[in-house]
Amino acid sequence: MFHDIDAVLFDLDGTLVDSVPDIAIAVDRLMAALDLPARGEAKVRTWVGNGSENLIRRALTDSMDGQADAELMARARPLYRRFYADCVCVYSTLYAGVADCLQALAARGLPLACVTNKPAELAAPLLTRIGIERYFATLVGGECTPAHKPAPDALLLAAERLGVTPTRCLMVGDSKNDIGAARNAGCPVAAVPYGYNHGRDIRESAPDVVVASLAELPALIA
Ligand SMILES: O=C(O)COP(=O)(O)O
Ligand SMILES: [Mg+2]
Repeated sequence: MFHDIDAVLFDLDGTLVDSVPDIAIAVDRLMAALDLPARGEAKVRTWVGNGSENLIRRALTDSMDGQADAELMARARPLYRRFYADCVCVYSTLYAGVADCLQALAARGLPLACVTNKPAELAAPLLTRIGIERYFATLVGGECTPAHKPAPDALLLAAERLGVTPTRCLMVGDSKNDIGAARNAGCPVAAVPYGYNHGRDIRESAPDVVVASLAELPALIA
């Protein structure tokens, strides 16, 4: 049970929305535009989670840690943004239990924030089109702070915008980046096991709790 919670911070990709089907389409359009082979959804699923810059680099190098050519990266960035903006919510879906969870927390008057490594200019239209934008008092995107999750910066900025103490914010996420950011910011953290954690089991990162569905979360907040 989580006590003394004044706000809840939600990760986006892999926690609220299964967005990889559309991200993979944008990645493969980028690959086609650059005369590179398609990478496919399965690989993209393991590459998402550290922001667009890392995703593009991983796609260009077809690897998790490869070094991409700077000139190729410069060509790829605006193309990827354009391709993803064109299909940000075609095949993406809300995970089961998300709408009920957000509704229940909002009804209790808890302020909610979305804290994602995705650029805000891409996250905002996704939240709107998938129909959950109204639940969030603020959106912190990947470019809003100098360092991405697992750095604490984005969570601290969300808490500041909500006017709450960071240690009284519950972080909810799907990846080790979310757990790390929560630990670095001093926030309690709940995790879902179904998202994008680079192919690893989220339990390895020792969140305070793992919930099979976000529908279970409201009952865990005192
Ligand atoms: O764009 C990404 O890397 C994914 O972002 P998120 O899981 O932090 O929402
Ligand atoms: Mg995520």
